[in-house]
Amino acid sequence: MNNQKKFCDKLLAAIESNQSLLYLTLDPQPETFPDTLSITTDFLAKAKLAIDQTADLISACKITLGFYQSLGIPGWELLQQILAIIPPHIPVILDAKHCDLNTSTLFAKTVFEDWQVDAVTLSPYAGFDQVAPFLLYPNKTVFVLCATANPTAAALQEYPTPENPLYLQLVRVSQTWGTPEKLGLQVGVMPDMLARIRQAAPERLILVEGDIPEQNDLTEQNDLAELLAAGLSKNGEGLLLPIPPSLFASQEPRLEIQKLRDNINEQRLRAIAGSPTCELWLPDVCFLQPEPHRDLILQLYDIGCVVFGDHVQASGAVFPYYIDLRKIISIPQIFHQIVSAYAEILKGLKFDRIAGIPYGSLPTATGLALRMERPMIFPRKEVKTYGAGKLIEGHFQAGETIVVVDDILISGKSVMEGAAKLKSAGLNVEDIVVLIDHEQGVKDKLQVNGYRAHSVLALSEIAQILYQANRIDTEQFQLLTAEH
Ligand SMILES: O=P(O)(O)OC[C@H]1O[C@H](OP(=O)(O)OP(=O)(O)O)[C@H](O)[C@@H]1O
Ligand SMILES: O=C(O)c1cc(=O)[nH]c(=O)[nH]1
Repeated sequence: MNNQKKFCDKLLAAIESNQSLLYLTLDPQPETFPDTLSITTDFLAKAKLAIDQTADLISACKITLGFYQSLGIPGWELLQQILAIIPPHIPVILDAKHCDLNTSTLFAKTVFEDWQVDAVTLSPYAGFDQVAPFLLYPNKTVFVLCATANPTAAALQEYPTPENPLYLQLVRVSQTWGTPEKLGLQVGVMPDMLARIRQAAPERLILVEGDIPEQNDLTEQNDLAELLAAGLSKNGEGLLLPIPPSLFASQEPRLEIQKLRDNINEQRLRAIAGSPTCELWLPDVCFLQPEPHRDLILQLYDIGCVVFGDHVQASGAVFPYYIDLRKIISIPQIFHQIVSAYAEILKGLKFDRIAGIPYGSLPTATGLALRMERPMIFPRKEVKTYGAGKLIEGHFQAGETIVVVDDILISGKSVMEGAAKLKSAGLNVEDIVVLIDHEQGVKDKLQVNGYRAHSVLALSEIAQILYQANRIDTEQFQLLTAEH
């Protein structure tokens, strides 16, 4: 088995090549074995057949550890044999629902290093400390158990009220534990809960556990279309669904599984067709929280705005990281939060117009101008040698006060050059507002030059939150916080 490849890459490749969100469960369940057969010797042949029948129809295999454990030593041997026959391009999820702090490090080593499975399910009750040892493996993924379909679980899952249930709190907390690539959610076959979990975690992969409906039948209590509508992400992905065991008992299992796969794919296409490509999502950010920017920082990291490795900065200096804020404009919900955060600062300032520093801040300045109903202008980066040949675009009158908006302050050179251009046209510039202050004295430098600088986030705050949320390791934390 190739353990070098990331779970998510392997999974995406299998979804793509087999066009399937289905996974195959390989569990030696005693009740499915007639007394005439020995489970430990005959299950292997059954599993081989199931793999042969489905290898080009599935995107993953799932193995439930408990079934193997209960068989004792022959069960452990069987597990090794099963792991060995799964084709290397199919990712393996070990359904262990592990939940013990003391053994997490050892268990993570066993399953990821010795058994080389690609992902594992965990029960979250012991908190982040229990999950962290699994997240240390860069190519592996964990699925956190959020909600099961077991009726008696409702007393816990829906505590304290069905409107604000524990399982949604669990989703919100586990979102801070790891990136969407590293941490998915495990949910039982329950369309209502699945829909609420999908709404709370539009970015997470959901491993569905239990017997899924085999077809669409609105008269049935369990309708496949309803389940898919509840759980698929906006781009028709984000779900892994088990092949119902009953299909293997049918006359033509392969044909039935193929039909199910194709039916799911039709629903996926419908989900994509029905989703706006640029949906406006109103953020759930409470500015009274002790760490109001935590969600925003984690989302910025998760979309790849913080990258490590030597990078030349706009100033020419070389830092061992780069904050790439150009990505935010393509993700409306994050862009919306960012514009809101700037607006909170701009509300307290006196100005006639908003100026964005090209190019990175032009979309933000545009968003702010529309949100705050204030006119926008911008100083050009380079003056055109044709057309009107203006240094400043947009309408303005000398004597007006301009608030300058930029995305990041590193050396302060870009905002000062922009402000100087505005001033050369008779405008006043007193306030400069940025999303990220790189710190290390740049605000003081601006003050000496006559500007008040305001920022939504500071680099040290970003480093701290990413480190606490286990998004970055100690070395990366030190790189972000060292003097440059
Ligand atoms: O404080 P500084 O050292 O000047 O660095 C920060 C500036 O660098 C980036 O712009 P960049 O020159 O990369 O241009 P772009 O916005 O056109 O991408 C960024 O948008 C800031 O304007
Ligand atoms: O534009 C940016 O986002 C940016 C510019 C720069 O010089 N350094 C950085 O980390 N980000």
